[in-house]
Amino acid sequence: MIKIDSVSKRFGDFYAVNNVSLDIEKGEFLGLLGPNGAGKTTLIKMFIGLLKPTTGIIYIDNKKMSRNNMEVKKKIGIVPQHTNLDKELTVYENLIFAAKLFKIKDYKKRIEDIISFMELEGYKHKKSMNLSGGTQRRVMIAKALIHNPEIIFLDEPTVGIDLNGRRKIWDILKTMQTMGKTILLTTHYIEEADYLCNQVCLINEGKIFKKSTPKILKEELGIYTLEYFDKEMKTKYLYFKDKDSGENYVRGIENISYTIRKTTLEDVFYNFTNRKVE
Ligand SMILES: Nc1ncnc2c1ncn2[C@@H]1O[C@H](COP(=O)(O)OP(=O)(O)OP(=O)(O)O)[C@@H](O)[C@H]1O
Repeated sequence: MIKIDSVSKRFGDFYAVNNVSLDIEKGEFLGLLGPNGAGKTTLIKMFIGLLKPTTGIIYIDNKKMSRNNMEVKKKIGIVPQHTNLDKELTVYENLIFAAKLFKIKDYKKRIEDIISFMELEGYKHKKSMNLSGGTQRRVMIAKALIHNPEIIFLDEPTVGIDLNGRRKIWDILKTMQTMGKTILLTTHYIEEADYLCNQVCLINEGKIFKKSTPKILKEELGIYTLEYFDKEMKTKYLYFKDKDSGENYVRGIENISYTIRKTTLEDVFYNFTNRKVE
């Protein structure tokens, strides 16, 4: 459904995205997981035609993506990192504006449906500037879905939102996945990628160095992590396929201070990059 072929983006001498190739299947829920500055937003902006790749091509449904390709743009919904709501307008007015942009005929019904789907009934006539961060983000998602797109891009959809608001958004995204949507989100929250995504791309310094399911990524490393202090009191990590193997390893070592716990995507990321995501 989405194919990116040897895509790079250079700002001056600096490659924010460096020779990335990727295939995303229909119905996939893909998480781009990486720390601040990894190149996630730059990649998303190229996906949605906001930035032109320095080299390489992006195809959506076999059509080349570009800023003016309206045929492709109708198929995608975008939830940017920063608010795209008119803060002086109510939720309903924001959605009317979005519906008119896409020339939706029966727009009143569509807005009612989307308000109900996003559980925004209580906020319909409130100005968006008076809503919490989590509710504003739900309105942004409603806006992105107004034309019923097949593909949804979300850039850090839960950043700065409390746990309750985050869970509500997660539920909505899970439901969208069961409706067959193709979803791509960027995140630097390990838990978010692990919980939501059926595929995860690990991205660092503009490069994607791994794409797989969260389960396989952890299994490949070893599903148990032994975390211990070495003689210089530096934290060290070793990975094992089961807990007993970890316990056996530490048995012969005197005075070792350690824990054995389940491996996380953070461990996978750290193992490849020597860098933490969060
Ligand atoms: N317009 C620009 N001009 C110069 N450098 C840029 C520009 N946009 C992004 N960069 C740089 O490219 C790198 C990748 O930025 P990007 O915003 O894609 O990272 P990110 O993974 O989305 O991180 P964050 O979560 O902090 O947004 C960063 O070092 C950033 O400073």
